[in-house]
Amino acid sequence: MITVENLTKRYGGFTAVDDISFQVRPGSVVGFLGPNGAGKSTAMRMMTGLTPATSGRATILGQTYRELHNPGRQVGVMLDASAQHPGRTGREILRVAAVSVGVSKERVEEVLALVGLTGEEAGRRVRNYSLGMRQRLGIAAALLGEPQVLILDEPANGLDPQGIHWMRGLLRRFADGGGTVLLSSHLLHEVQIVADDLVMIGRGRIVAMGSKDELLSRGGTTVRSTDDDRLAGLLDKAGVPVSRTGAGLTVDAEAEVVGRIAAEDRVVLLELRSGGSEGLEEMFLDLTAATSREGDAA
Ligand SMILES: Nc1ncnc2c1ncn2[C@@H]1O[C@H](COP(=O)(O)OP(=O)(O)OP(=O)(O)O)[C@@H](O)[C@H]1O
Repeated sequence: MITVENLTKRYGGFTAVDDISFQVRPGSVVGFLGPNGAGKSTAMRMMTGLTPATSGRATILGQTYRELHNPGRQVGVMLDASAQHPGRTGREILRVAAVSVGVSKERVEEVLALVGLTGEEAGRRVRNYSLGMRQRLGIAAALLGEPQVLILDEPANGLDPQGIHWMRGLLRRFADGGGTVLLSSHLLHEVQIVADDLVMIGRGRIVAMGSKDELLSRGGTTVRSTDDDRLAGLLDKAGVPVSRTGAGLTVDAEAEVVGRIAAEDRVVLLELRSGGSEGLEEMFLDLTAATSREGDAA
């Protein structure tokens, strides 16, 4: 698992990462979300020993990255997919990495198949790779040593919708097999489907974190019925805060409470759902507005 404790990075008088703490449990995917410049990459660089922390620390499987015996076999890292040697072929890059990690050439072919790079593509020089192909190669390199932990910075960057779908499946299977995944993104939608937990960061600080379901339920319950006026009256009478939205009602109570109240008075529901992505999206924008660049201008 990954444990981050009071991790802080200052560049001169500027604090890029400000006292962040969170954990990623085995078997789970954590989405590390924040607008551009929030400090995600800096935090991940500290976790993987590439940048020294000003204070605090991060451990992976109980040790700091630098203390790990064979990091390549324990943690798969992809921080900058465009950093691969442009003059080498994808296969060459993986073969060199295989030697340093201590895995066979056969494993190289296995991970190439796993990330969907064909034999022909693996033989092309990386300078001729599309961004999506570079991402796939980066993920292949991260998976090479069959690690238990994955730390991926913006892995969906440059992937087409099918590629994003594929990556979600890959990360889900990895976590379901007991693996630990931390992935960053500046796009809520990209991580919302696959993540179990979310850590939201703005200007170096954690602004919200928790299980996705818990964060989603903060958005209340959305309900639509054949008679919203009557339902609103019933909810109001029951002391449940309710407000009208464009397409139905937003209720500050769990979906089950709303469903029961409707059922008691035989109101026919057309839709009943917790928060919904709009709720989380709004919360993400709200939480980061004060800490984003656009927030500066406001
Ligand atoms: N070496 C450095 N020296 C000075 N400032 C830095 C350095 N590295 C990062 N920063 C600053 O720290 C802040 C956080 O940057 P970081 O790259 O971690 O953000 P991010 O959340 O990954 O953003 P993005 O989504 O745009 O990649 C930025 O303001 C950045 O300019």
